[in-house]
Amino acid sequence: MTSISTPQRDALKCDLHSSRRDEQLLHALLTTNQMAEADRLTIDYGITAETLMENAGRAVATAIMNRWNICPVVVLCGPGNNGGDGFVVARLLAEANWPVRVALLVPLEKIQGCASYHAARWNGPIDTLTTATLEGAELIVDALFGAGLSRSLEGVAAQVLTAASAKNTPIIAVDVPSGLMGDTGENMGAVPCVLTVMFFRKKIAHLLQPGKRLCGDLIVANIDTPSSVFDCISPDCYENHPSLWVNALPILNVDSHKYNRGHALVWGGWPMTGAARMAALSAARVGAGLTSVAVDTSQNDIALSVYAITLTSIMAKPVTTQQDLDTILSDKRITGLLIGPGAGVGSDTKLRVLSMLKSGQATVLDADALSSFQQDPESLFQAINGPCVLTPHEDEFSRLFADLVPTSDNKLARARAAAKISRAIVILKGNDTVIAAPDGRAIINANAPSTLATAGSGDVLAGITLGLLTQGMEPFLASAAAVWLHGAAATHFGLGLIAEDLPDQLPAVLKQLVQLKKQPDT
Ligand SMILES: NC(=O)C1=CN([C@@H]2O[C@H](COP(=O)(O)OP(=O)(O)OC[C@H]3O[C@@H](n4cnc5c(N)ncnc54)[C@H](OP(=O)(O)O)[C@@H]3O)[C@@H](O)[C@H]2O)[C@@H](O)CC1
Ligand SMILES: [K+]
Repeated sequence: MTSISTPQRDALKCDLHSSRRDEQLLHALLTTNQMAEADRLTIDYGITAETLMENAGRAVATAIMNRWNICPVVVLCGPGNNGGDGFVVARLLAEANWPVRVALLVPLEKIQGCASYHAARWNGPIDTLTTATLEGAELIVDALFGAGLSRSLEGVAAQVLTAASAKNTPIIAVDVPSGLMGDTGENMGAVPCVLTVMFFRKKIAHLLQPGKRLCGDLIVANIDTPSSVFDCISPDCYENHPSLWVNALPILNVDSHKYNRGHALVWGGWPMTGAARMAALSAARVGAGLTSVAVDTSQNDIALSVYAITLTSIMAKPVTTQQDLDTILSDKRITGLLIGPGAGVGSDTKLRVLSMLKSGQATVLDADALSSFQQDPESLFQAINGPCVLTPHEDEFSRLFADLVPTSDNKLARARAAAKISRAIVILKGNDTVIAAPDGRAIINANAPSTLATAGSGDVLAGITLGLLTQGMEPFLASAAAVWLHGAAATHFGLGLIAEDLPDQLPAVLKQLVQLKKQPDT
């Protein structure tokens, strides 16, 4: 009987720059500065700025022609290169016989650089931008501001976008909806678009709320930026994708037996038992060799019966005193711990969390385990000295970090700051879940369907995370994988999902991942 040893853990530790690097870089999220640098490097490489803009505008025009039939379009152009892209869109649509009008925010003579080159290639009339510009348009192309947005929208630009939104005319955004800050997802005057076409790679704003909601559908267009720009640009944030962690997924082999697949232990509270049971099932489904529930029998023995009767392959172990828990935790075959789902908020839960952290085993802290430290988060952070994952939703996050992390910061920045402060991996949940590590690595998830907004879905996520940690997977990668599996499981089930359905979807989703893992690295 062997437990997962430290060397095995280390062997599974890998960072994002592994042998799947090219595939991973497809999912890099760039800052506006990195995007500008990519542009500059591409021009050094020999592609002119005018060609890049032509490629960008063509990508938008093509996306429009692919989705809509010929109809009257108005293209709203701003003062910078986003506006330049707009002139290309207008020309290409007009060449394809679309009725196109252009409305410009600033006098034509203010347009400079390659935007002025493309403005000159537009043969049609140019209106001054006003709300009247929108009359008769059945599609609106928003090329007012892109990566260069530096302040809130005001004046005519803001009025026209507001009026366009009120008319419910579909708006197609060039690069980002104008008014959306590319690096933060902060809304400084943008209105919802049906489609956003961006170039080369997504930016953070395309995935973080409220940006994600404002963008509508996303198309990432290839504009011939060479991937060699990544020799000089080092992304530190990615969209969640199996290529980031599939190589680190626990594998089964002929030597696998239940003990070397790890032993997961879930704290089973009373009287709310469903949450811990679903978490335990999820840990087992994702591959923990053994899963046990430490059942709180301090109040009565019914708890043990409830857990034992409703769980079959999962063992229920009675815990009446703190000493009982410490005895269980001293079993070195246990390689992963979870407390929080249905644990109850209070000093008992606090003590149990501290015991778990003291054991040094990989620990997931969820729900009530986090809320129990609201008055004294420092004592939690001080106790975190080993592999640990915190899985707060926004309310739980603010209970722990409100005084430490500015609430005005965007979700990515807040998750990163919290990871640094707590020295744990932080999974900050939502429909734009952020996974952040103390060293600054971060992943934003985008595969979660809205059916996951259902009671108990967080308990399942905590259980999946536990199951992967238990098998020795590196905590940051295990967290990203768990979040992705959770979303994929929900998608696989479809409508009508309740949390109980999620663990049963995991085998099908894991099967696909195992195939991917077998494929040679790209
Ligand atoms: N790979 C790539 O990156 C590629 C990028 N391409 C395209 O380039 C776009 C970026 O272009 P860009 O840098 O010229 O910025 P953009 O947003 O057009 O305008 C900046 C101007 O707006 C002004 N301004 C800012 N905020 C304002 C406000 N609230 N209200 C009023 N004015 C405001 C600002 O003035 P300032 O802040 O300097 O006072 C400045 O004059 C990018 O989004 C993409 O579409 C493609 O062509 C090719 C490949
Ligand atoms: K735009």
